[in-house]
Amino acid sequence: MANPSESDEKCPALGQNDTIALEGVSRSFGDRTILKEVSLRIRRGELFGLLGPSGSGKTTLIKLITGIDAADDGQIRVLGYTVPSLPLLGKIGYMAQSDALYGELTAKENLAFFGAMFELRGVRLTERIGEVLSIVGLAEDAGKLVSRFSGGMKRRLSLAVTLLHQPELLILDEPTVGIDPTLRVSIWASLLALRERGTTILLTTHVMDEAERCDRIGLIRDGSLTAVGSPADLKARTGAATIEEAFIRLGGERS
Ligand SMILES: Nc1ncnc2c1ncn2[C@@H]1O[C@H](COP(=O)(O)OP(=O)(O)OP(=O)(O)O)[C@@H](O)[C@H]1O
Repeated sequence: MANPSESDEKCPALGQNDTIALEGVSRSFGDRTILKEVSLRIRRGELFGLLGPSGSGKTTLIKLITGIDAADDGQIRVLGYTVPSLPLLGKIGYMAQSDALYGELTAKENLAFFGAMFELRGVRLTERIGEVLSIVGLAEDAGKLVSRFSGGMKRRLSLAVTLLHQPELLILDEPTVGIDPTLRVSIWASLLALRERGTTILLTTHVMDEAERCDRIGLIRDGSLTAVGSPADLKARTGAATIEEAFIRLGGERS
């Protein structure tokens, strides 16, 4: 299953019982340190939210976890693999902040294209396309050109793409940006249903009521994790009535 590497010898337990395990992860761009010795464990089946102001390092951290970018220091293990790992990419669904879709293709054609990349074909591919379109509420729009989609529709289609191959781990960078409140509710219902089925979900958000729905939250500020815990735990720790207040008391800012 795992791909043992020399880092396993240094830290045999890292990630053994966790879906994501980070130990002392740092990343700089030029002389700017963006992430400072981040250590974090995300458990199997957990819905984990990274919350932090714009520019605090959330996307950078997510890119390191997927292996798109490489850390300068520290270790990262995901689903038992030392990152970066090619086989790992087939087991995660990653949705970036910007949509990577083909405007000249229909929604269904986009899904067929990405499905083929995950080796889905024939009846199975058709079934999965139908399932994911209905999860994101785009079944009626399957035959429309993506260039005619609104921003929210593109976001939902991007989410559908990440769900196609039924990944064990979903990594979603601001999945609900540009999505209206009604659809946000339905996307959250889908995320919670996926979590119930055992999918681990890591997402970033600026939205406090979304953070409130996560099993645990990591508060990130200036590249450091300032607190990790369940919403109830963080509120109790700070004596705050809301997660926003807890966030501010723990050294965050209004995001
Ligand atoms: N490739 C890069 N080269 C130089 N600086 C970068 C690079 N990628 C990110 N940064 C810088 O790192 C910092 C953190 O960026 P990051 O995108 O991780 O923040 P974020 O918390 O995801 O913000 P937002 O909520 O606005 O998406 C920012 O100051 C950004 O300008």
